[in-house]
Amino acid sequence: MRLIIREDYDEVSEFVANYIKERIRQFEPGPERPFVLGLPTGSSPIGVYKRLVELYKSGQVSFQYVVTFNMDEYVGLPRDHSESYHSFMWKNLFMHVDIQPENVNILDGNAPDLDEECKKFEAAITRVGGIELFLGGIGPDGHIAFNEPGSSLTSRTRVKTLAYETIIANARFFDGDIAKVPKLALTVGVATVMDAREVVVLITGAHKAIALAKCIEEGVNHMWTVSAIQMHPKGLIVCDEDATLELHVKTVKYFKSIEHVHHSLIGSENLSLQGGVKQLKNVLAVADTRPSTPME
Ligand SMILES: N[C@@H]1[C@@H](O)[C@H](O)[C@@H](COP(=O)(O)O)O[C@@H]1O
Repeated sequence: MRLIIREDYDEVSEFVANYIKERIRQFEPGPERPFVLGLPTGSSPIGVYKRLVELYKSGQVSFQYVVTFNMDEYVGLPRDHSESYHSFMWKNLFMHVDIQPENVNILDGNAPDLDEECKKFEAAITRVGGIELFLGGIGPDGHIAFNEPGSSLTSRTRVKTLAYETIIANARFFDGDIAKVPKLALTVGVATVMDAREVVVLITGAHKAIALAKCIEEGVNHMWTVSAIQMHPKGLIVCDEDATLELHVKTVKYFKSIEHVHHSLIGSENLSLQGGVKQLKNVLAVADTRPSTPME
């Protein structure tokens, strides 16, 4: 797993948007071979979506052959409600890019048979050959999608009762009124996310610092469902400095050192090899108890 640390939310958004753009471009999607992208909602990805729209408008990326699957949706909230995840996605991304509406997959929280809706969603993912890159955010309790603490790490798309903490956290989107927040949601499972060929998670803000520390410094644990990323062969977390507040200094330096080596190898960001090696030596002095880690 890689941890990329950037100064703030804007830099995190910039990094992740460019990362997704590059992945789509390298994949060279076409009508017979679309790029399948998993997407989240919430405040974390808004900056990424804004930047992706700019990249689209400047001709640097196209969504024409991109198929999307969203992580979750509230149950019982009308589809055109301003806070439905359906509305969120169209408002923040889809209506500004060239995605084909039939390529957008969002769970229907008003389906007559919710279990059937979840099964159909999983089947649709399988039909397109699985998800290439799943982008996610987390709640302060370390949940990914709506996989609240205690969710099975082998869970798949299903109906989920929201944790009280999540209802409180999401009340900000419903006039601060807990009573207006839906209490049930449809969500992809932890395993649905981890089945993607690549998982990228956004973690920003001091209020998510404990979750980040639990996720990367402790074991895989169903109480912090995002920690399942430790088992993923290609996991990437992109966080800001604030989110690192609960990490050991050694952990932060360690992951920064990996990034420096990575840059020195690929020669990007004008990092002089000499400077990188010097910095690396300092960093490795405190991180030498760690096992060597491949770049990803
Ligand atoms: N189901 C969503 C999650 O997918 C999202 O990651 C989380 C964090 O939201 P935010 O990015 O606004 O902190 O909110 C909700 O619970």
